[in-house]
Amino acid sequence: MRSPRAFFRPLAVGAPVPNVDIPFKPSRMIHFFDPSNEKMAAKVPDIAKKVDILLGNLEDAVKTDKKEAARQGLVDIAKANDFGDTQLWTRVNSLDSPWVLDDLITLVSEIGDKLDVIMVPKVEGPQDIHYVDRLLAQLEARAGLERQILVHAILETAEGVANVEEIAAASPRMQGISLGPADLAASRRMKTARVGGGHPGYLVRQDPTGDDLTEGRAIYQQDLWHYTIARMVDACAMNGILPFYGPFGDIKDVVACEDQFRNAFLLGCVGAWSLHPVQIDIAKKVFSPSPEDVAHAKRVVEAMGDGSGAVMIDGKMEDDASCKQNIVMLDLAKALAERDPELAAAYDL
Ligand SMILES: CC(C)(COP(=O)(O)OP(=O)(O)OC[C@H]1O[C@@H](n2cnc3c(N)ncnc32)[C@H](O)[C@@H]1OP(=O)(O)O)[C@@H](O)C(=O)NCCC(=O)NCCSC(=O)C[C@](C)(O)C(=O)O
Ligand SMILES: [Mg+2]
Repeated sequence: MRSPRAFFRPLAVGAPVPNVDIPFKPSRMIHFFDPSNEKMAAKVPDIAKKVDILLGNLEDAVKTDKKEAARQGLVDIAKANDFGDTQLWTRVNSLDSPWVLDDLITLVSEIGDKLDVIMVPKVEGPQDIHYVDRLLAQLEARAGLERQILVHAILETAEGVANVEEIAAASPRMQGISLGPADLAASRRMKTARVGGGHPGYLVRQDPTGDDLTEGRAIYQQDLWHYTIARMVDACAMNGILPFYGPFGDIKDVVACEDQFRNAFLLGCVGAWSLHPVQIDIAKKVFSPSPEDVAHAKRVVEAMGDGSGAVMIDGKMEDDASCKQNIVMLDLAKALAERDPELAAAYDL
């Protein structure tokens, strides 16, 4: 653990000074694409206009013999395009893989000025963040970058979950954390083979009303990911960084995807991953507050004046604490309205 005095000092001579606060830009969806897949890559310039974050994926879902093509593809795409306000991220290969060192060296040297965030998979503890932190500082200094590239960790091992608070606090470079439900399920020996989402076997059953144990008992499916997401949200919030739900692998089930994303939104996540174009609009809908919630938030904040005391609005008590809840909603709406003219009109902001 570095001394508090040294925490915000660059880790290499000439590297950019770390930010004290993580900028909160609209981050409703992290759209994954494989830069070695020509069909997908061709769609990127158009998709970039619709998403908050575009992520060139180099890790899982990219075939072993395509790792180098994916890395080079991302370099070419970043050099050939200006994505404007849309953030450009990458997910590099895991730290124990034969590709990650070249991923980091190539990407920072070639397109470091265009990359906002590097996502690091299978982070197990603060030591993984420290390794990447120092290496990035050296590469940033060598590339003459003026702005620090941030780091995002994926929570996808039991050890990572056990250390999530230390991971979130490991460096001022930490931007956020995503849930990685597939690797995490394998690491924990959970018995779901799905990529995120619920499972029909994970349920609570209503008590029997008579002797018949089988008939007339409602079942309520439970959320397998509730504990992990809630713990990740707390770890992120206490360190001023941003939590994200990860992937939802059942691309066809757009209804359950929306439900899972909404659970994460309500618990405090700022966005989720979109693996397929069909999931972009789902994330946009879910992670943008409804115009009704924004209108209500405005009424409460206005009625509360300096934010103290208690008032009645539509039969409900509002006070200092509920005013803060509504400010959270309103601040998000304002940030999204700046990016999205349709939302600005819907929110009347
Ligand atoms: C699911 C797949 C195979 C279905 O791909 P498809 O081609 O079968 O689907 P489609 O419906 O036929 O596609 C329609 C069109 O959209 C294109 N397309 C399709 N997807 C995209 C995309 N993302 N971005 C841009 N374009 C896309 C596709 O190329 C096609 O173009 P066409 O009309 O010209 O033929 C495909 O969508 C895909 O490969 N998506 C990305 C998968 C990915 O990145 N997985 C890794 C993240 S999840 C993960 O790693 C787990 C985690 C966190 O680590 C852990 O829990 O442990
Ligand atoms: Mg994974």
